[in-house]
Amino acid sequence: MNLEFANAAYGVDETAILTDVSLSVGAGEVVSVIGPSGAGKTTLLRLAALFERPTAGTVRCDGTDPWSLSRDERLTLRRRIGIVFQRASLFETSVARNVDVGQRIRRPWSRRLRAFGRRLVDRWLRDGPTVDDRALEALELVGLGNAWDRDAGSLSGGEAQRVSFARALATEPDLLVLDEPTSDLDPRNTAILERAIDRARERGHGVLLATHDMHQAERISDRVAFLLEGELVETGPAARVFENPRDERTARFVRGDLLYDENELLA
Ligand SMILES: Nc1ncnc2c1ncn2[C@@H]1O[C@H](COP(=O)(O)OP(=O)(O)OP(=O)(O)O)[C@@H](O)[C@H]1O
Repeated sequence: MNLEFANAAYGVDETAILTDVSLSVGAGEVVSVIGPSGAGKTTLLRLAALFERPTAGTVRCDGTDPWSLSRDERLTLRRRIGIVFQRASLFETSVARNVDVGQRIRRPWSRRLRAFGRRLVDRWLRDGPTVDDRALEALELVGLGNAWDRDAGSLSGGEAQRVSFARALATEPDLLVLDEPTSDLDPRNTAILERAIDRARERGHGVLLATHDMHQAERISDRVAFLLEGELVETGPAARVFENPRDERTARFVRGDLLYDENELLA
């Protein structure tokens, strides 16, 4: 899927949260969004995941504006996007069922069948088959192939996050939207997830990632976008943005210099 922000903006009431964002993510491409806390990274990702509609400009999927489609057509498009948040939320069942449930929930239930579908999913979470090939493959990719029959409640935070990633991957999404997926993880779990992101890229999934970890952005991204106060200051190949930023604000941010007046921080 080619995701394209074209002069997209987002505001709530009179407050502008994102202004004039133009950015694309193609198949097999990892794009990282960096920027200080409150810059608008999560909001940008919510627009990409079609949770929010831009208040100006467009966010197009393969040239189509999802917000010009019917709700059901938009939901079908959303099923092609896998999402992982900072903290895993897993069902109280086996690891394998937790991964497989992503595919089941994504089946396009008709409106009338949706409530029935939910009951089926609940029953399946309790009594369904214990492992599925695609779920197992996704678990292997995050180094948890042997943990498929473990109870999800017994996992460490890092393992649970890897299961969340496997769940998103098992739906074979065209685009993965990852909001600080490793911010709570230790270096080993972070390295495993980064390798899994790299494999996802090799398989042709597009990845849009928000991260506070500059080293991670440099390591895994094809392109980096620096967001500051809702404005996309600079976008470019990762090596170029980190080694030779064009904008002074990007230079200060990637160097780790404070972007704010110290007096403001102390006020
Ligand atoms: N629904 C909303 N209503 C009002 N303000 C909002 C809303 N959503 C986000 N904001 C504000 O927009 C700004 C950007 O928020 P966002 O969560 O996108 O930033 P972020 O870059 O992801 O931050 P962090 O790195 O701390 O997670 C913040 O000042 C936030 O308070």
